[in-house]
Amino acid sequence: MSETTTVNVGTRKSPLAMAQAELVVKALQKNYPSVHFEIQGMTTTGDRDQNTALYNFGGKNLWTSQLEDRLRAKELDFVVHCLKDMPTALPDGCVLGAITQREDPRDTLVIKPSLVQQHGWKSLADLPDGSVIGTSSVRRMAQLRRRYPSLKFQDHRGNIQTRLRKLDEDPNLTAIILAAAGLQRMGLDNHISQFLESDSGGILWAVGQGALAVECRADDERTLEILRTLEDKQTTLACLAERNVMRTLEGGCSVPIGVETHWVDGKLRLRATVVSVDGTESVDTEKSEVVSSPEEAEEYGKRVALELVERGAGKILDTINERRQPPSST
Ligand SMILES: NCc1[nH]cc(CCC(=O)O)c1CC(=O)O
Repeated sequence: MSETTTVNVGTRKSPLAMAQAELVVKALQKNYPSVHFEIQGMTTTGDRDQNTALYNFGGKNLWTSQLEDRLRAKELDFVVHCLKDMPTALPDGCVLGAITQREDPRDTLVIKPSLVQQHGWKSLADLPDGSVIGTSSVRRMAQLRRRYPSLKFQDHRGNIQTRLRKLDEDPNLTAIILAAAGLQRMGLDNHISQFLESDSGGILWAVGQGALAVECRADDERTLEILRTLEDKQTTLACLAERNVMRTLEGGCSVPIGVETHWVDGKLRLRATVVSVDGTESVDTEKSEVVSSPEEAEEYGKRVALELVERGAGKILDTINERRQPPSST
């Protein structure tokens, strides 16, 4: 590659997105010392519109589509996203060039610091009846309602720093739920009160949570070659399986599907759940299989999804889709 090559890297302008793009560029710079990587932050509609409930946006992806437009216009060579924020179907001409090694994929509970000091609360089990949890994720809300019916919920949006500040300032809030990965990447993991893994009364995470996705043009061989050096095989196979559970169930990021994957003795263990929004109904499944190629991972995810349907997930999802309002025009 020539000395003067510049590669244009796009991402959202939030502190987390910028930090993630820098991590990716740092890893690439080691392998391609003479290439100049230029990071461009962009404020997307999803960042701007903090008021419309996420639930009402329908299929349109407000965090990724504008960056993808710039990718297709060749103003950008690749885009760094949280994999979790990416729809399961990419626009024509765009592909996942790499999925990088996953950070901790779990959700965490962050209790208001003044309440921790005052009462010593450490976990969901410590919180009194009627405690108010800030989250805008129906997946988090539905699963928590199922396990802790006495909790109350309040819509909670914004970047990580904003959410932590609102937790401090809003007298109604007891705690919030945040992904471990975002807090860890920002050096804010000292705020974590409890990791919410399913084995200890927690919840299943979002498809792709904790992994970074790097998207590029399908016909851009040069960029695809550069990005291949970032790929983490175990993360990629696990995430492709998770994404195909979601794709098969035709659930966007706004439906309460939780997953959890672990590599145990060379096999990929996959747990999945679909929960009704009010937390009263749920179906779960768990499998463990040898998975060694992207095709096998996707096939595995599909089988897990079909098993959920067999156990009644379709009925739960239909009820959610019937209640959803038409997509907002904003
Ligand atoms: N919904 C926003 C979002 N997208 C990805 C992450 C976390 C980082 C990741 O999953 O890689 C977050 C914040 C959160 O859910 O706490």
